[in-house]
Amino acid sequence: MTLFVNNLTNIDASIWSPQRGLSGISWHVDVELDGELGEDGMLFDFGEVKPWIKSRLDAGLDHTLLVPTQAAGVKIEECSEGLHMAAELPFPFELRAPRQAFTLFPWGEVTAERLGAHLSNELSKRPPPRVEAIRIRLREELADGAIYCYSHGLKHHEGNCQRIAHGHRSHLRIWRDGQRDPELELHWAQRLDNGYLVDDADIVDPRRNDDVMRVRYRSGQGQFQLQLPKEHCHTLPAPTTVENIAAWLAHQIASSTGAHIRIQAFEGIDKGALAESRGKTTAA
Ligand SMILES: Nc1nc2c(c(=O)[nH]1)N=C([C@H](O)[C@H](O)COP(=O)(O)OP(=O)(O)OP(=O)(O)O)CN2
Repeated sequence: MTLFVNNLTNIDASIWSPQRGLSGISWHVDVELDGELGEDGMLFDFGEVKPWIKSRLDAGLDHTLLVPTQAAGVKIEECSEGLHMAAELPFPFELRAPRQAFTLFPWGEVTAERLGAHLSNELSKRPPPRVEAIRIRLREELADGAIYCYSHGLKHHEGNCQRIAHGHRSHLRIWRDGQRDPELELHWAQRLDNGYLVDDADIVDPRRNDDVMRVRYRSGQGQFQLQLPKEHCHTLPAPTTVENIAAWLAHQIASSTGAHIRIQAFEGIDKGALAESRGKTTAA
């Protein structure tokens, strides 16, 4: 017998890609379980499947940086913070963070298909009673308009969002003077795509006049430090929560268009924040 649960949970993380650099991802998790029915006529109670799978994903790769250690230019070594990752392609990148902020794979590339097969294998090693095999499928949310992938870290978060390089794949909706504006949505989604969002309070030596963004903070899980070219970063005047991202976008877009802007910013799948800003009115 096979039991299935579609959209059992989501995974939010970032991937290091030699083509795109640091890229946020959000995946739906679909699950199939094979096995024998018990006397109760069930393979595995739906009410228990969800916490069983979710707790394993949450304790593993969720909110980590997924690193293909065989990719060109990637180096990993131990350091006082935990692990030091350095990469050269497509741009120089360095991350020092506690070990639990990384998931390392001895691969050249991390893809949803490969990761789904890997998770299926891992979870099938110690299955619950009567379950013989577990298959995991990871899939992106269908795009309904503009989408962008970003990475960030929230040093004040008590959970795993404090990790400096995790991310999301998110819709962006913009209303300009009351009307949805798909062109503006696409423009801003492209501008932010594969970017790193920084709280200006976390920038090391902000007056240093070079092309490198250095970000550092200490939070509950330890010391985090990251550096990458400034051209891949967007600086906010506050922690990069989705509430502040929505407010920052509303302010930026209202200032540049002079229009009344309403933003619906998502953080991954199906949740986010709304914010509005009025463009400056010029005196007659
Ligand atoms: N009000 C807010 N709460 C949280 C924010 C935020 O911006 N505003 N951000 C985060 C983290 O960035 C985190 O990445 C969100 O991920 P999520 O998967 O939703 O968090 P959980 O793991 O707690 O939820 P699941 O149900 O396990 O998916 C956190 N909170």
